[in-house]
Amino acid sequence: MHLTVERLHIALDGNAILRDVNLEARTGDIVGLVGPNGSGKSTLLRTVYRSLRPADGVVRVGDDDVWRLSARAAARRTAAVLQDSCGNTTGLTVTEIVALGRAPHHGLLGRDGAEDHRAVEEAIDHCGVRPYAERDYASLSGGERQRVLLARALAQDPRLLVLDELTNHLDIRARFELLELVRATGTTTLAVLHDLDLAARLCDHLVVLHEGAVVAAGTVLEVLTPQVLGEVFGVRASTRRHDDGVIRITYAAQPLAADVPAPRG
Ligand SMILES: Nc1ncnc2c1ncn2[C@@H]1O[C@H](COP(=O)(O)OP(=O)(O)OP(=O)(O)O)[C@@H](O)[C@H]1O
Repeated sequence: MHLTVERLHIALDGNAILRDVNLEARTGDIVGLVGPNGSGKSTLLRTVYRSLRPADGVVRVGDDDVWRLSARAAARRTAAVLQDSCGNTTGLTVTEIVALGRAPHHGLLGRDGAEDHRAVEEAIDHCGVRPYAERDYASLSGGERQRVLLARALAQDPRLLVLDELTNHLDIRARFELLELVRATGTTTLAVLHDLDLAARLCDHLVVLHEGAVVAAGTVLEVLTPQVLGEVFGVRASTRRHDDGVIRITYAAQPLAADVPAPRG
């Protein structure tokens, strides 16, 4: 399903955090939300997965304003993987954690049916967590846990995936693997990523937030221009598609500093 964010305003404790934010992810697209620390990325995600009601503006998943849906109906559409987001997992196995993703689909009796079982097994296989499916979640490494949290989100059978720094703390191979798993789902995805190289590899489109406002949006090459990299991220860098088809960013040895003019040539 497509995601549309229109004219979003958020103020917290009297401070404007998001100002007139507009954003779109077409069905099946992976949209990366990037920006410096404190630019409002997580706040924007919170309004999308319905944990923070906006002061003004609309978040639509499909044709419906998520803030007009019930929490349960919204959770059947949108699954989020957040940083350190598993809650109390004491004594739960990996399979039990993944099965938690089915909660929005349960009826009043809250029992698992055949459809729940199928979704959990499929998510376990898709994310490659079968080898430790019966282990205590608490015994897993950070990378293994992230896979399990993604599996829990996929078991939810969402139409929109919301990811906040899914690959934090992971080694480079694990990052690539996890992002490939996301791509292979074909699910519309809004992902906060700090690593711009990963964002360039994974995303169909990027949206750059700076001080609570969208300052650029479009394809990776349209967005990660030397000007945006300099003015928003404070680095001197350029972006281009290499012969192997991968878009890479090349950073100059010296980061930009306001009082140091960029060298000529
Ligand atoms: N409850 C609050 N009251 C006041 N300000 C808040 C509150 N919650 C967040 N903020 C501020 O809103 C701004 C945006 O925070 P947010 O977490 O959305 O940024 P971010 O882009 O996700 O940052 P990071 O990349 O560091 O995770 C920050 O300046 C933060 O301090």
